[in-house]
Amino acid sequence: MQSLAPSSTISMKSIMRTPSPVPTPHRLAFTIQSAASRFDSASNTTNPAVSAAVPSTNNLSSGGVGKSRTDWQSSCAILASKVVSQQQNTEKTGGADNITVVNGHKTLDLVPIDNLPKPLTITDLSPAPMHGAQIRVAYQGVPGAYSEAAAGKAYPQCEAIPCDQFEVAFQAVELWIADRAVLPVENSLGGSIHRNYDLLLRHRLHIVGEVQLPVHHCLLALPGVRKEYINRVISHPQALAQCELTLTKLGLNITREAVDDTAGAAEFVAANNLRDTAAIASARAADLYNLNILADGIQDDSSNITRFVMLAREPIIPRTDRPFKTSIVFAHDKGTSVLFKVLSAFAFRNISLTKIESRPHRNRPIRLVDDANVGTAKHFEYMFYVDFEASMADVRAQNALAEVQEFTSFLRVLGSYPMDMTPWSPSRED
Ligand SMILES: O=C(O)C(=O)C[C@]1(C(=O)O)C=C[C@@H](O)C=C1
Repeated sequence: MQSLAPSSTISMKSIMRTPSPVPTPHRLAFTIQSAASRFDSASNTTNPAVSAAVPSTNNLSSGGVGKSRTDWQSSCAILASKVVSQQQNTEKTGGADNITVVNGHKTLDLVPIDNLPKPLTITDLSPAPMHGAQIRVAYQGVPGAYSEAAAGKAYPQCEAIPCDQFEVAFQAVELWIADRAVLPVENSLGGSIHRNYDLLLRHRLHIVGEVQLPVHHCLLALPGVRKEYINRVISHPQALAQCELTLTKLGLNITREAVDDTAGAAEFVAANNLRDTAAIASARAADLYNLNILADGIQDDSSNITRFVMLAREPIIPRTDRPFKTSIVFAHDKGTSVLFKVLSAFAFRNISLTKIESRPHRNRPIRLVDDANVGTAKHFEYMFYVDFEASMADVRAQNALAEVQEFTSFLRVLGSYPMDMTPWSPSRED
């Protein structure tokens, strides 16, 4: 992995001024203008390849899924895999007539010849960027951050692009400044990184993979500084949470301050020559910013692991020849025991769930139920995020989602992607 030097981070302002989407050797910073809206207006057309692929009576293209362009794109991978199997059937039974039946209308007559969908190749399944250059991966933080290490694990030959916020990493991909974003979503000690769950819904990117990274924290200070001199520890809030007990055991029951990322904390201590402040960060951050390691492995549990997801503009085609995971998000507005019904759609098909997370339903956070006798009940409304162990190319998953759609008012597939099957070793990787 090629990493941009610590001093060469870029700001999003400079991106907005850049006329063409070339990688810029700086850290990306936040922009006021919504990249998502720019991207939308630039490409708000229906892909003929996808429209040709959608059976008009398909469950997944009606109701909650398929109402908006977002849902439409999110369903793309499912539909593509369905069409592949439909086309295989067509080949067996012969002729374009069957394709017409699958599509529900004479699509082949309507699609202009230069807009015909390109055949899938093996490169559609590989992480190689379309422009043929080194893959550019946006991450939040500065060099030495765990997210940078995760980018290197996911795409070993990548050019890692530091961004000052998660939002910026999403925008970098949407604006074609990066090919992928790698973002933390949960940690075994600290729990979910809620911000990224919310951003997954607000943006239109697709989850195309996951990596799990053992996180090995060190306590860093300027050379010559001893533990006794320290009266403040700074780091990313997740890192502070992951080391809470150990810090107390080390006698460092002192001020703890949250900053944007672990390596940024190390950089801050070094840049400001802070002799009373320590940072929690990786050993690589100690190297990069010339700090000493005062204590090694200070996470509260040695099996401290963070899960990251890789995001891209297009979904990958789901497969069944290796373990896949699928991530969905849904909401419901009526009915009883909806969560139970949704979860049983997976249980009855022997599909294991690996994660469930709920977040406030931002568009409609509260539902009021008036009863003249007892007053007004105020129910909180949620978005439910579920990860399950099956590929969208697996008919069990397709049927489960068709059933889930019956109980939900909104359903989006965030991605169907290969599971990280790296053998478990809680040793250091930073
Ligand atoms: O600050 C960093 O180094 C990050 O990459 C962020 C982050 C996170 O958001 O959880 C990633 C892994 C660790 O769990 C701690 C911090």
